[in-house]
Amino acid sequence: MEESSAAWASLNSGVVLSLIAVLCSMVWNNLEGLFFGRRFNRQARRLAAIVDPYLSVTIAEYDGGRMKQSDAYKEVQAYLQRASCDAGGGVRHLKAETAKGADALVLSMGDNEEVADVFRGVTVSWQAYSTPPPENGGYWGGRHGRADRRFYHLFFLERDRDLVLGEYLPYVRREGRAVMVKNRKRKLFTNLSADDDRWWGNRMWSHVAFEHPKTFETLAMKPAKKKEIMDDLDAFRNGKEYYARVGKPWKRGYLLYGPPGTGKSTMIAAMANYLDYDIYDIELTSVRTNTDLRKIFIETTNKSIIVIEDIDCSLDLTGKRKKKKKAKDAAAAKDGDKKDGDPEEEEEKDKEGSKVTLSGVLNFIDGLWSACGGERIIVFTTNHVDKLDPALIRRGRMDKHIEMSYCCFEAFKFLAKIYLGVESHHLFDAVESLLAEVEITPADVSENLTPKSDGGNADTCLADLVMELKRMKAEKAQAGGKEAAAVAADDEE
Ligand SMILES: Nc1ncnc2c1ncn2[C@@H]1O[C@H](COP(=O)(O)OP(=O)(O)OP(=O)(O)O)[C@@H](O)[C@H]1O
Ligand SMILES: [Mg+2]
Repeated sequence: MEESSAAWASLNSGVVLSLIAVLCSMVWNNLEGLFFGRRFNRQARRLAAIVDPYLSVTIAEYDGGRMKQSDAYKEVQAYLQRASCDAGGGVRHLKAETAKGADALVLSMGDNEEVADVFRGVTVSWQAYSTPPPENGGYWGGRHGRADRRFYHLFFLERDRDLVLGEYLPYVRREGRAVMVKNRKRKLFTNLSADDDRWWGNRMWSHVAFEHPKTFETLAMKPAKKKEIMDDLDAFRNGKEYYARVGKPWKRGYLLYGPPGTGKSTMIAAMANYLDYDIYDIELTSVRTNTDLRKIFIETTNKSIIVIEDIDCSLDLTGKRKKKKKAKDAAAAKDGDKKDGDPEEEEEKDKEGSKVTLSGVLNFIDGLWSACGGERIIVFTTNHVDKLDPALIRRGRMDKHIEMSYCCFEAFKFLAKIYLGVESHHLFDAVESLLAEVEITPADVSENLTPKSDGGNADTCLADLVMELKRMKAEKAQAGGKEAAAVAADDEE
């Protein structure tokens, strides 16, 4: 009896142990399913952690203080778009942003949503969340720290550590970058004034979609010069390894100079379209200090053209404001320069406006901070290259100087083909000889080649252009005559 009860007890304990084992494996399988399955929840994760500890990685939106949005964060956000939109993904709240293409939207998971992902048979889980800023705004203090802190949390089991950290995360970043390129809608940014409220939420820039239609195919300039510029841009775009090898930050400066209407701004649009880059158009007079200039630079992204138009007028970059202002006022009085305003008004602006200095701009172009990120082109434009400080435009800062000049016959033929669809015409000879005598901008030629009425055609447009060129020639002769008379009068005295 005792023997049989002992056998019974041992059988029982064996059964109980097996049952416990079966139960444990069932619980674990279910927990694993719950934890990493589509119907994932936080409680299950806690329970699962008892059986097999899970690890987590946090990816913050801002990893270098509050200065620059982390690339990893943006890549994870882009990567998770697909999983978030998957019908079985369990994400109920999505965020939408406009994307490339007329009606397209980019959807990503909303805050506090969770989504599972499978990589080589291993299941991991992502959670998006945000926390309100600290009361005092944290390190940046005051209004600087107003924006919420946003994060992604990645959860995975300890046994998958090597695969997740060594292979999955690099894979997520690569895929995320590919998604970003695919959805990328090019943007034209302008810097917000430091007084603008949005500036403090880490938004130094506001943007619109960049939709300028100008390309190198429709830019009139000597073909050899155009090819040289396009080759230079190609070399830059493909130069990542070269720049790393020679130890230079991956950036290049272009100085575009020439009279108004010769196509400097148009050239920037063509460059951006050719390279498929964004444009950051800096209004230097809205930048208060050199530190602010640095901040707005850091907030620019790779694959971008950073533009400062009319650099000679944006600021006094020589530190000799008074002297230069006098010279500018004199020049304005002489040739009615469009860029100079009322002197008193200008002085007022100087007092309350920007304190950005020449050294601030030099630092911005090639100081230590300029090496943050890469693949950036910096373009300055000016009508008066001779007014710029040599330090600002020396090679190494502005690596390539491009003169945008008056319309030559080659450029005219190009414009006639684009605007009128003609490659030869009996008036071409007259235009050629007149262009050799007068200086007309491509902007003026384009205007004359634009039909003014429904009945306008190549004949009328070319006749208009010839008439305009003749008028300019007569004006020039008259001005020359007056000058000669003045010289003769001086000589007589
Ligand atoms: N080389 C060119 N080829 C084709 N169109 C041109 C060219 N240059 C100027 N244009 C036309 O002339 C207009 C004015 O050109 P743009 O604004 O680029 O001149 P700009 O040199 O930037 O002048 P500013 O110094 O006043 O800023 C544009 O609408 C553009 O279409
Ligand atoms: Mg311009």
